[in-house]
Amino acid sequence: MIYTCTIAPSIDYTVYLSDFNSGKLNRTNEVYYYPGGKGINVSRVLKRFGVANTALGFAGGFTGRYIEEYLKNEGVETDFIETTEVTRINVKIKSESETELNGPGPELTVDQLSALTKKVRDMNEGDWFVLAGSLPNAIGQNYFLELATICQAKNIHFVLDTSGPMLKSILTAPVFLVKPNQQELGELFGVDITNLTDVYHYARKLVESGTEHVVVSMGGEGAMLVTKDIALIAKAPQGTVVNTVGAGDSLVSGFIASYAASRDASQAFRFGIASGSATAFRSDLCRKEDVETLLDQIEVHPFEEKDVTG
Ligand SMILES: Nc1ncnc2c1ncn2[C@@H]1O[C@H](COP(=O)(O)OP(=O)(O)O)[C@@H](O)[C@H]1O
Ligand SMILES: O=P(O)(O)OC[C@H]1O[C@](O)(COP(=O)(O)O)[C@@H](O)[C@@H]1O
Repeated sequence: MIYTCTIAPSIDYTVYLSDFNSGKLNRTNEVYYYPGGKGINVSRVLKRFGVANTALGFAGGFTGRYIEEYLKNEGVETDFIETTEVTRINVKIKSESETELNGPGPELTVDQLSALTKKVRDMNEGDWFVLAGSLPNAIGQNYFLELATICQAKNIHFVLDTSGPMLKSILTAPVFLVKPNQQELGELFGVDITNLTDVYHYARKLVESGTEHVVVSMGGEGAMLVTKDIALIAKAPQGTVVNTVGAGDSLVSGFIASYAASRDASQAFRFGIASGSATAFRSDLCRKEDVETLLDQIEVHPFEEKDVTG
């Protein structure tokens, strides 16, 4: 079974307007209320690929209920731990550029955190645990390290898609897949990454420290996959970008869905990129048929440093 976990879900209040003026009254006429948060996006896309999964995490209040109901209507199983706090609403403004306002995650009690630990302890060998989205610093890195350690002991595929200091600390544990974008990879090492040689160099460092698959996403430029045996690169397909929110999460879903079926990292990487781009080309998340249409356009090549250093 695949479990996703979103510590801080959201409703993504997504509005489109032709001209956004900060500090002025702006009226919108195209609005959407998508359930959001990275693990939830991964769950929704997996379901669209026909892959059964359960969304875990914390949700509460009217927004929490909305998210749960929305997911149930789409056929995604949920097993959220209830919070007294109202789940956040993240604002996504789509105009000439994309502006995002993400709220803070919930404050969680020791009992609520223990309830999540129990769910991870109850998972079976071979299951997947996808911890995705922001991880509040207040919870403390030891908690997430404990979850990672349980996964290691039980041979659960541990997938991590987060950013900030928490990413750094959890990466001391063995991780099956980590998907930073180029900027997040730079932040992890306190550097500004501006070229492919550096992307490869820092992804390689993560592999050397124990991560099995590192996928560095680079928005419209595509992505790079580095493992201990291979380094691959692929460009993103061409298309009209509508909404890139959830593109990274879709890449993660595509990788997992394909890898779980084929055990082939190169194939999974290609399917992941197609999934990310298929989401970027729609308002909501991608559908399987969108991904299949884009697959032919994606060429995966071995990455060699000499390709970029001359
Ligand atoms: N502008 C774009 N054009 C085409 N594909 C895109 C675009 N933006 C994102 N993607 C696809 O989605 C994947 C993840 O996007 P990225 O923006 O790097 O992730 P994140 O949302 O985590 O920052 C990319 O590797 C690419 O395949
Ligand atoms: O937990 P965070 O870092 O605040 O991110 C939450 C936001 O990320 C998203 O999951 C989108 O993530 P990506 O664009 O990176 O795929 C939104 O649905 C949500 O509003």
